[in-house]
Order: sequence, then C-alpha cells, then structure tokens
Amino acid sequence: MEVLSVASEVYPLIKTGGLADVAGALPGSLTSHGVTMRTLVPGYPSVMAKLSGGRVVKELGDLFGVPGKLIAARVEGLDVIVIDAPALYDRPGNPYVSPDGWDWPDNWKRFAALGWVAAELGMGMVDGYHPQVVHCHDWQAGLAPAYIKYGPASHVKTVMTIHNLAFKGFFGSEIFSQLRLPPHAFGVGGVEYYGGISYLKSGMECADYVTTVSPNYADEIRTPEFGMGLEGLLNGRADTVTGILNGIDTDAWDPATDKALAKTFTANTMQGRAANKRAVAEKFELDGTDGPLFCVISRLTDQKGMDLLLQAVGGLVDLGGRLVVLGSGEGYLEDGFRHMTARHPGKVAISNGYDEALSHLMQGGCDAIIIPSRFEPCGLTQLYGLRYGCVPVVSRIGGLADTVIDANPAAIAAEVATGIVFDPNSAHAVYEAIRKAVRLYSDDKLWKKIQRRGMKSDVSWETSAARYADLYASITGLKSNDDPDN
Ligand SMILES: Nc1ncnc2c1ncn2[C@@H]1O[C@H](COP(=O)(O)OP(=O)(O)O[C@H]2O[C@H](CO)[C@@H](O)[C@H](O)[C@H]2O)[C@@H](O)[C@H]1O
Repeated sequence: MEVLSVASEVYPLIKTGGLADVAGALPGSLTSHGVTMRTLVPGYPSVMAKLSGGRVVKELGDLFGVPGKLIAARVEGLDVIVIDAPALYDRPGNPYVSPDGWDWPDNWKRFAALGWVAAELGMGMVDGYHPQVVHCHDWQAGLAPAYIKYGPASHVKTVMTIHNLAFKGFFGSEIFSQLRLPPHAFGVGGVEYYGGISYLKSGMECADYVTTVSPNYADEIRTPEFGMGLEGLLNGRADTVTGILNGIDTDAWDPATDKALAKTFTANTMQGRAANKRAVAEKFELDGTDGPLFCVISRLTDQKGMDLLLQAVGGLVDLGGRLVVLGSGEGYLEDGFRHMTARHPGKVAISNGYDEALSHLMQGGCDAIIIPSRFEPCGLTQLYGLRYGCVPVVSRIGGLADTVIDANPAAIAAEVATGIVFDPNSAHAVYEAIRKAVRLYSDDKLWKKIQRRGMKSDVSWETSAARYADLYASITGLKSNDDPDN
C-alpha cells in the first residue's frame, strides 16, 4: 500500500509544533504494517538546505502563476517529495508568518499549491507513482481532498486528519476564482464556509475519512463547546470520523540515549535525572536545585491555558516550587511570564523562543510538566514527559485525558497513576493541581513510583500505526501489503 502524506511541516526537516512530530514519525511506524508512506512538503529554505541527491520527478510550468518542480529524495530517513517553488516558499520566518510575525498575504496560494500538487500526485501526475491514499494533515493540506473530489474520476482515497480545529485556513471568497476548482465547489458540500473559504472545512467535507488525534477529542468536537462551528459537519458524517491517538518517536525521544541530556537514564537508573535537573537550573540561572521543579514547553497561547497558569505562579513559588518556561507566543503572556521572572528571581525563569535540545533536557531534568490546555487534540509534551519521568500535570481535556492517569487514592492504591489530571480548567484548579504535585513529590517513594510507571507506559506509535493501516485498508478495500500495480 502506498500512501502520500501531505503536511506543511515534518520533523526533522521543518518544525513549529506537534504536527511536524506526527508527520515525521508516522511513515517509519507504518513500514512494519505494509504501508509505504511518502511525504509531500513545501520547499522552505530549511527543507531545501537538507536536500541532497534528490531527483526532479516533475517540472511544474504553472504552479498558480509561478514555476516549480517536484524533487523526490530520501532525507533523514524520510521519503519526501518536495515542492521546489522559490516564489512561494523560499522566504525567511517560519512556514506561515514573516519574521515580524504577520501571516504571509499569499498563504492562500502557497497552501492551495500544496493541496493541488497533492491531488495531482494522487491522480497520477508522476509516471510510476500511484498512491492509493492521500493523507492530509491540517488546513494547509485541506484543499487536496477537494481537488480530488472535483477532479477527473480517480480511485485514490483521501483521509483528512485534524491536529487543531482552531486553525481553519479561512480566506475571503474572492480567491475562489483562482483556486482552479469548478464553480459548484463553492457550496456547503465543498469549500464554502460562512461565505468565505475554509481549507480545513473543505478537507473535512470532501475527504473519504476524517480522523483526529485522540478518541476523546473526536468525541468532544461533536459538541458545540469544542466543535468550533464544525460540530454539525462532524455529526453529519459521524460514521466516517474517528480518533486515533498520537504516539511519539521513541528513538528520537529516548532518555537512555538522548544526546541533549547532561546524563542519560532509564526507569531503573533514575538517579541520572539529578544531573539533568542541575543542568536545567544552571541554564535558567535558578537558585539551587531543592524542591520540585516544574516546567512548561509550549506555545504561549490561550489554547494552552497559559493565562491560567500565570495566575497560579505566585502560589507555586509559595509552595516551594520553581518553574522554567520554554516557549513563545502571545505578547501579553510572554510579558506575564517575564514579569513573574522579575518578581521571583532564581525561582521562575523563561526562555523565549524555540529550542529542541533544551526541550529534551527539560523533560529529562524537571520533576513535572504543567499542561493546563483549554482544548488539546492530543498533546505530545505529556507523552514526552511520561517517557522521561517528568510527571504530567494536565487538564482533563482531549488527548491529555486519554493519556494520563490521575494520582487519586484509588489509582495510587491500584498502582496505575501516571500523573495529575485536574478539572475544571480554572486558575484555582491549576493551583490545586500544583499543590497536589508538591504533596506527592514530598513522598519520595511514591513520586518515583509514579515517574517509573510513566516511563514504562506505552507511548509508542505501535498500536496507532496499526489503526491507520487498518483505516487505509478499509477505505481502499485493499490489504496493507497489496499493491494494485503488481
Ligand atoms: N519553545 C519550544 N521549543 C522547543 N520545542 C517546543 C517549543 N514549544 C513547543 N515545542 C514542541 O512542539 C511540540 C508541540 O506539540 P503539542 O502536541 O504539544 O502541540 P501543538 O499545539 O503544536 O500540536 C497540535 O498537533 C499535535 C499533533 O497532532 C497535537 O498533539 C496537539 O494537541 C495539537 O494542538 C512538542 O514537540 C513540543 O516539545
């Protein structure tokens, strides 16, 4: 079975968030299930820089008014097809915004091109390459199912995966005439959304199957509270919507071998964590290493509940805890954490920006990671936390609720607790969860048991890769190992 994965970011070529981790790990985990997955990704500067020895498989004379070509290559263990179109993708900044933080005004075109190329590849644009499934991730890939639905008859099937329903890829209707879609595609059953165009809704409407990244979030988004206006669509096709839990790349995230750690460790040699805790304290210029050290590794946004945490920081410090924050995002939240740093020097510190290696060190050295999200399709940092003995303190929401078992008396007695899960999601509940963590931490034996259990829990892709393989098999009517060309 050949599957084309379509993603605007894929680790380790380009990453701004969790989507890249998933797009990067899925192909490798599917191999043993008889699925060959190639990934289509735009040729941003960081992608082009890593590309060597690729071969041009198609010249694209007119890619929405600009020239481009498709380069197939094997890079960093991934089979990729890169859209080399400098006029669209050769820009500074991250994939979506300019260095000064504004969305690129032609994002509609940059990601229409991604969807269009994906659809054309699915429909046989390159000789000898005939994927049976085009698997689209998030709004940036959302037009591909529409191009396939409204294109020439074809057998290729489509899956749309929602990693974040909040980002809809919404543009004004004036772009429609340039999208290369027939007039009737601008309708409720197509790309139209509240008078404009939503690339995500388009994918959710036109794909053969819709998935999201945890079972709990798949249920939540069918309700008005979490559906963000798309619950009607999801309920209307409920028998073709499912939640498949994310896993993590257990090779890239392995505390026994991780080069970003000051000292590697396993569930049986957890004393090694102390050296990492010292390294984190040094890096963030904290006073000493006593007491529980909490961390945050996140976009600093309302989604992630960072405003709630800010209100609990004073309490965290009063309880004898310290907090290190790695992330950037909304200005008022960055300012808020900087203000807390000034107020509690040596006890609270923030590193603004993106630092993959530091995120590994923090997971390997901090005692707990706080994730007070308002909604969370799956969440990966709690999975990294489990794997690294950094106990997750999470809101009872989305995939966080699916992956962390709260240390309540029954779970402690049954020896199944792996973290702290709180609700409702309020500043007070965040504070209470921190208080509970501090209390549990003071019982060294119990805390270590919780850490060790987390480290031993299965956060790999194994189970979920099998579910994706089954899904591809069921929508195509093929078994994973079948290749209709042979
Ligand atoms: N400043 C920083 N420096 C270094 N690394 C940083 C960082 N800030 C964040 N990261 C990393 O970026 C990733 C974030 O992944 P998440 O799943 O937590 O959230 P995100 O909202 O991006 O993903 C969306 O897609 C994923 C994948 O499906 C879902 O799990 C999630 O719920 C959904 O919101 C993690 O690998 C984390 O370590």
